[in-house]
Amino acid sequence: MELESSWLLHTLYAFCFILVFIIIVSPRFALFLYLLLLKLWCNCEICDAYLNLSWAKSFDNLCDWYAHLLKHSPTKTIPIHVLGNIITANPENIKHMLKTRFDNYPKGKPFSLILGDFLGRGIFNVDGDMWRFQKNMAGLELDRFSIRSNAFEIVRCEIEKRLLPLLVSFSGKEDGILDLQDVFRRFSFDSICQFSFGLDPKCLQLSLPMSEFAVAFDLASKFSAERAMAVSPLVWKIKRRLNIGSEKKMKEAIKIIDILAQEVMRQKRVKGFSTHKDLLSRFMRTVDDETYLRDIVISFLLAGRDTVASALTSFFWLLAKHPEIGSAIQVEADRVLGPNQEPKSFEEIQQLHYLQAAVHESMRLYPPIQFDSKFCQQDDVLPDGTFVKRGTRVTYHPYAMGRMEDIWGPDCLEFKPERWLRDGVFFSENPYKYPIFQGGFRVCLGKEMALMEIKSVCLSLLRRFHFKLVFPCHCTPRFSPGLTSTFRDGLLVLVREKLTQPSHRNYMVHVD
Ligand code: HEM
Repeated sequence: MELESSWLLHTLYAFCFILVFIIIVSPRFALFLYLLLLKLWCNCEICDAYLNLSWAKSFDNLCDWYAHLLKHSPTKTIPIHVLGNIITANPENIKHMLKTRFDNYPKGKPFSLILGDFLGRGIFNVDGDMWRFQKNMAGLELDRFSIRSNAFEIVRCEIEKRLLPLLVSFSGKEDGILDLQDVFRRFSFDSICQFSFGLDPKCLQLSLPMSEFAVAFDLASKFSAERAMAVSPLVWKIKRRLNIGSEKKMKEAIKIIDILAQEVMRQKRVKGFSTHKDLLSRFMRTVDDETYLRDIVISFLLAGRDTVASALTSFFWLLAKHPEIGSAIQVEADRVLGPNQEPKSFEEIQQLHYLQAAVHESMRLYPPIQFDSKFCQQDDVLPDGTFVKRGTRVTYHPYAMGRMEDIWGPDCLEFKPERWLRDGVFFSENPYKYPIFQGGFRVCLGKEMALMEIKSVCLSLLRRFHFKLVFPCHCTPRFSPGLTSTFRDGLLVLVREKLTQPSHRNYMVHVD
C-alpha cells in the first residue's frame, strides 16, 4: 500500500514537472495541449467555436457573439460547457439569481480567487458579513442627501475648472484630436477620489500624462478579466506561481496600486479623518486593518471610475451619430433651466426627463458592465427549466439583453430615448429586464451619483462644443477585455467650440 502511494506520488510529481517544463519552454504548446484536452471533453458547436475562436470570423466582439447565441436560444439561456458557465438573458432567471434565491448565488470562491489579488476583500469581491458591513457603511455616504450636498459640488467644480478648459484648449486645432474616453476616465477618477477620499489626484489637469497609478489600475483590471475568461484557472495559477507573463505584469501593477492606496491613507491620516465626511474617513474610524482599508479604497475606485467613464464614452459616441438627440436634450434643458443656463442643483437635473431617458437608453445598448457572474452553491433549476449544478458559474448578460426583440421589441437596436417616456415623463424599467446597475440585494450603491455625473457632463459639453468623430461612425465599437466595457481604440474626436456660446476661454486663466 505504502509502495503504491509513493508510486502515485512520484507519478504526480513527474507529471507536474513535465507540465511546468512545457509551460515554461513553450507556453503556446502547453495551451495547444490544454485546448486539445478540452476539445476531447466537449465538442459541441458552441464550445468548438469558443475554443477555435471561429466566432471571431463573424463577430467583432465576444459579447456580440453571445448576444447572437442568446437571441436564438428558445430559453434565452446557453451553456458554455468548457467554461463551466451558463449564460442567461432571461429576466425571470435574473430575478431568481439576484433576489428570490440570492443566498444560493453568491460571488463565490472562484471569483474571489480570480479578483483577490486586485480587489482583496473589497465590497465587489466578498459575500456575507463582510459585504453587509461595507454596504451599510457605504450606503450612508452614497445616499441622496450626500449626493445633493457633496457630490454635485465636486462634479460641477471638476467640469468648470478642468474639463471645460481642457476642451477649449483643443477646440479648433486642426490636429487637435482628443480621446474623449481618456478624458472621461481622468474626469471620473478625479471625481470619485474627491468624493470617496476627500483627496484630489488632479488627473484631468491640462497636459498631464495619465498617472502611473491609473495605468497600473487599467492593467490590473485587464489581467483580472483575462483570468476570468480563461478556460481553466490552472493556467493563470501556474503562471502566478512561476511569476511569468501576464501574471508577472499584474503583480507589478498591483504593487504600484498598493503604494498609492497606502499614500492615500497616509495623507488622510495627516489631514485627519475623525470629522471628515468622505467615505474613507468613515471606514478609517471603524477599521484598523491597513490591508482591508486598501481593499475598500480600490473597490470604490473601480466602482466609480471606469463605469462612469464607460457610460460617458458610449453616450457621446451615440450622440455623435445622432445629433438630433443631442439637440432634443438641449431644447429640454433650455426649457426647464432657462436658455443657456447650467443646472444649479441636483434637483434641477432631476427635472430633465428626456436627458434621463437618453442616458438610460445609451446604457441599454452599451452597458458599462456587460456581464456579471455568480456561482451556484446548491443544485438548482432556473425558472426557464435550466438545471444548474452546484459550483456552476451563472452569468447574466445585460449587453445581450439590450439587443433582444423579446425584451425591447422590434426596434431594440435603435437608439430611441422615447421608449423610456410616458407623456414626457421618465419611467424606470424592471431592474431584471434592465440590470445595468444589477438588481435585488446587491444593486449598485452609486447609481444616483453616476447618473448625476453623466448628466452634468452631458449638459455642459453639449451646450458648448461640437464633437466630430475621427473614424466613420457606422462601424460598431470594438471592446478591450476588462472588468468594465472600454472602446479598444478610444473615442477620438475633433472638438469645435459652438459660435453661439459665449467664449469660455476665461476658464483657461488658471487651473489649480
Ligand atoms: C454608470 C455607472 C455605474 C454602473 C453601470 C454600475 C453598475 C454596477 C453593477 C452592475 C454592480 C454589481 C456588481 C457586482 O455585484 O458584481 C454595481 C455594484 C456597486 N456599485 Fe455601481 N455602477 C456605476 C457607478 C457606481 C458609482 C459611481 C459608485 C460609487 C461611487 C458605485 C458603487 C457601487 C458599489 C459600492 C457596488 C457594490 C454593491 C454591492 O455589492 O452590494 N457604482 N454597480
